[in-house]
Amino acid sequence: MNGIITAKDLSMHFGEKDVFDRLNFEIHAGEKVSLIGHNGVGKSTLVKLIMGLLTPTSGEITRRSVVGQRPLKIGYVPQFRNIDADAPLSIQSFVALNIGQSWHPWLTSSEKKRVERVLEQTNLTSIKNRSLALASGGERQRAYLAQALLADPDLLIMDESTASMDVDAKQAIMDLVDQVVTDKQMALLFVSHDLELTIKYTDRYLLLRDHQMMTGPSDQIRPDSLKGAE
Ligand SMILES: Nc1ncnc2c1ncn2[C@@H]1O[C@H](COP(=O)(O)OP(=O)(O)OP(=O)(O)O)[C@@H](O)[C@H]1O
Repeated sequence: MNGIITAKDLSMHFGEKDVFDRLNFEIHAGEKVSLIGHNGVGKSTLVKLIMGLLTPTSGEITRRSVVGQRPLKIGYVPQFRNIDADAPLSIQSFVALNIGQSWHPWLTSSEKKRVERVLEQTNLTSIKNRSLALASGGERQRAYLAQALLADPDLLIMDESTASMDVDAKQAIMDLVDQVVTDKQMALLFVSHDLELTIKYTDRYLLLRDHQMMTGPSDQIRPDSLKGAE
């Protein structure tokens, strides 16, 4: 009923490579869902389809906002990596890159307030003028999260965003994500190989395996779910 993402008979092939066949699933408004599956099973491909960056080979995927007639807004937090270490930007300027200004290159006072609000939400206010290059891994992931939240998304996609972070930093960023998505009644799609985190922070899993999709309550994920079946 309140599906913001609906896949109907969704298939994706790359040439001879059959990634998945006739997937049917929904993500509902405000739902916390994980996307799991072993390496190379098609999680990133599915995320690109959800975001409208790829066209399916057959079937369809629809994005629908439950708020009026406007398009669904999706926020995306990428995998942690160090390649931004040289970006000559403060944390605040980096976050503001996603403001989507109109014709003018400066921020209006309401845009500045929006930036300040997400910096506050992600506990970055006290270090907003620090260079992104000097930020720790956890701080940099919070800056990506803040950037994604700036668009006030209906669906937040965390795409292996906690991979290669240490245990405390993973928990800290996920506690923050959990708080924000609950407060804002945002849907969460948490793509991860970390079953402990998916059980703790999501209610339902979507498991890609053998070109198919399975789903169920997160606390019923089986420990062997991520093993390759091919
Ligand atoms: N543009 C492309 N052209 C051809 N093959 C592709 C393309 N993109 C992905 N693939 C293949 O599709 C399959 C699924 O890849 P995908 O990156 O979606 O998997 P994944 O589950 O996200 O993997 P990982 O967990 O390792 O990130 C892989 O075999 C990959 O090599």
